[in-house]
Amino acid sequence: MDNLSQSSPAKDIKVTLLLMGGHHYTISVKSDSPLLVNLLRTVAAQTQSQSTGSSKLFQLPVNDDRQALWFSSHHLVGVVTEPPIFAQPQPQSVPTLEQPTTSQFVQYATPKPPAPDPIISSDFIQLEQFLTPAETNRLIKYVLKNERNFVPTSTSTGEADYRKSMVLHSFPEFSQLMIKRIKEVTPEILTRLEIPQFNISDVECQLTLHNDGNYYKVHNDSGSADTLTRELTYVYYFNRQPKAFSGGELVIYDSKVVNNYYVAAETYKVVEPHHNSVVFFPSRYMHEVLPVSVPSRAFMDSRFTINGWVRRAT
Ligand SMILES: O=C(O)CCC(=O)C(=O)O
Ligand SMILES: [Fe+2]
Repeated sequence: MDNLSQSSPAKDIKVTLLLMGGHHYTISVKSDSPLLVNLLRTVAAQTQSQSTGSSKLFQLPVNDDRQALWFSSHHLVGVVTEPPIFAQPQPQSVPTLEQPTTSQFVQYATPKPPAPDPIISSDFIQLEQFLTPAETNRLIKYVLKNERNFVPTSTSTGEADYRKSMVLHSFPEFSQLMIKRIKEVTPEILTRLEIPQFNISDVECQLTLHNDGNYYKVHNDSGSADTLTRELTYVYYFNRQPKAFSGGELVIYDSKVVNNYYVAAETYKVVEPHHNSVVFFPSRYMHEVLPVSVPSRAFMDSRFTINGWVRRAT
């Protein structure tokens, strides 16, 4: 309303005040008078859903100054101006009707910004020193001996360039140990993650390595028909000492529900792949493995994991 389309110098404007109850009074004001602006603002404010409830008092001389008209801004229904005056939309306003024409009153409404989808924070638990030092040393020796049995990984969708890593599917001695330990801690992990307890049907287990430039883009672990009963993902990290890679952080995204689906929010948590630690999180969370840098490119310098999923009995 600050931008009245009027010409200068100031002209006389005949303003007919339309008041509640059908009363009307005509006054003459200068086109640059604060009163005119106030009257027009009062009428315009009533068209805005967030207009304040406070009222103003107008006191105006009418009938050739023989009378005084007092009225509350709440009772001003409209004004008729002669010659016509039209308001420009304010920069942040969007007309809800067509653009103004000289014969039309126009309503302006400030659009409400869309409410952002609520963010559901992702929780995870990381336990340090999960295996004994003796177990970890044996594991590293075992892996060294089995280098030639690692094969490239794939994804359930078969999408190229989604994942780059190697996997060892059979390592009975250590998979049995890991599954036993995971089963032991699962009830407590579920409690801490506030996931209702469930009967376990199976604990899956694989041994994976990420060497130089390897990664795993954003995915969840329970999004296909044959992975639907995965409730809890675990990832046990180990590497030779001293650590000879960098990067490879696990990023766990917070969630939001869009069209009834869980999708990744823009916010996330970062898990450092600490040697001899294990991380647990719900398998439906979106997560990714950031690219790993292994300057030596040596097999033994890779980022190693034993990871898998705790499945719920149906
Ligand atoms: O290696 C990790 O940190 C996570 C691996 C992962 O997301 C998976 O194998 O599904
Ligand atoms: Fe995963």
